[in-house]
Amino acid sequence: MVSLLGSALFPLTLSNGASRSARVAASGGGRISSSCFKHMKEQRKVVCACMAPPRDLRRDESSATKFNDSFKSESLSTVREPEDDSNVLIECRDVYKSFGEKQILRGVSFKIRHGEAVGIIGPSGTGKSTVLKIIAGLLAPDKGEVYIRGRKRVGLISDEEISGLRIGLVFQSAALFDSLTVRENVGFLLYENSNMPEHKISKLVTETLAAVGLKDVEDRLPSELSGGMKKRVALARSIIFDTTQDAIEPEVLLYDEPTAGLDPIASTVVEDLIRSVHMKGEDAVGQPGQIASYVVVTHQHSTISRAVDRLLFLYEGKVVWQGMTHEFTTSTNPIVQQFASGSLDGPIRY
Ligand SMILES: Nc1ncnc2c1ncn2[C@@H]1O[C@H](COP(=O)(O)OP(=O)(O)OP(=O)(O)O)[C@@H](O)[C@H]1O
Repeated sequence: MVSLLGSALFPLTLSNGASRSARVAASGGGRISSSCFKHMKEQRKVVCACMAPPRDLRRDESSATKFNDSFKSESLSTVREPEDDSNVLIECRDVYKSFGEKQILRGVSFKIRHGEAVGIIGPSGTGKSTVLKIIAGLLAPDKGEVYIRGRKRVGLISDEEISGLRIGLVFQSAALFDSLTVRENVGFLLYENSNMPEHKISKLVTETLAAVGLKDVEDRLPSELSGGMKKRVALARSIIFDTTQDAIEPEVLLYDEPTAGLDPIASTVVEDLIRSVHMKGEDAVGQPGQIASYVVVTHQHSTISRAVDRLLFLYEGKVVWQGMTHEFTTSTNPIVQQFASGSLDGPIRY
C-alpha cells in the first residue's frame, strides 16, 4: 500500500497501447490542470492507503449520538457520551493546527461513528476543509490525535501500513483528468493498483456509474459532461473498489462542499446521491450503498437539511456546538442562531 504512494501514477497500460500516464503527461498542453492532478494524487493516496477489516461492520446498526445544545464549547466536555465506542470509525481528539502564525484549529474534538451522516458547518475560513484533510491524513495536526478505528494515526496517511478504513475525499471541483475518458477516470485506481483484468474493471465501472445514475457515458471526456454529471463521475470514482478482494473495509467518504455552485435542483440531485451511496440508502439500481459513514463540509442549507443527520459547528478553532440537524434551527446558542439566520448582529464578526 505504502509503496503505491511513492510510485505515483506510472505506468498504466491502456488497451490502445498508450499509457494513461503518458496521456496525462501529454495533456500538459492545457487539458489537465496541475491542481486537478494534485487533487487526484491526494485523493488517490487517501483511498489507497488502507487495508481490509471485516465486511460485516457495514451491517452494524448505529445511531447518531445526540448532544445537548450548549452555550459554551467548554460545556461539551461535560456531556456524557455512550460508553461503547466500538463503532467509532474516526476520532479527532484535541486537534490543533496552525499555518504560519495563523492558528486555525485550537482543540477540535469529535467522533464519527459507523453509519453516521455528519455535516461540518461554520463561518468561512474557520478550518472546515482543514479538518477534512486532517481526518483524511493529508495534513498532520500540530498537536492532538486522530484515531482511525481506535488506532492512533502516526504522521500522514502515506506513512501508514494499515488503517483499517478506506477514506475517500470528494473535492468541490470534480477534479477529473480532462484527458482521460469517464471509464479511465472512474477505474483509475483499479487499472493502476489492482490485478483485475481490464474487461472486469470496465464492467465494474459501468455498474458503478449506473449506481450514481449515469448510463452510456463511459467513452466521453469530462469536457462533454455537465457540472452535475462530473460530480457524479467523481463520486463513482470515490466509491469504486476492488471486488476481488476477500474482505472489504468500510469506507468513509469526506465531501468538501459537494453542492457549491450548483443550482437548487442540481444540489438536490447531489444531496440525494450522497444519501443513496450510504449504507442506509439505496443506489440508482436499488442496491444498498457501500459507504459506512460520511462527513460533508457545506454552507448550503439544503445540503444540511437533506444530506446529513448530525452537525458539528466549527468556530474559532473549536467545535462550539453539536447536535442533530433538526435541532440546528431551534438552537438557543447565539452563535448558531446568528449563523442559521444569516444575521449581521451577533457574536460572529466578519
Ligand atoms: N496549506 C495552507 N497554507 C496556509 N494557509 C492555509 C492552508 N490551508 C488553509 N489555510 C488557511 O487556513 C484557514 C482555514 O482554511 P479552510 O479552507 O480550512 O477553511 P474553511 O472553513 O473550509 O473555509 P471556507 O468555508 O471558506 O471554504 C484559511 O484562512 C486558509 O487561508
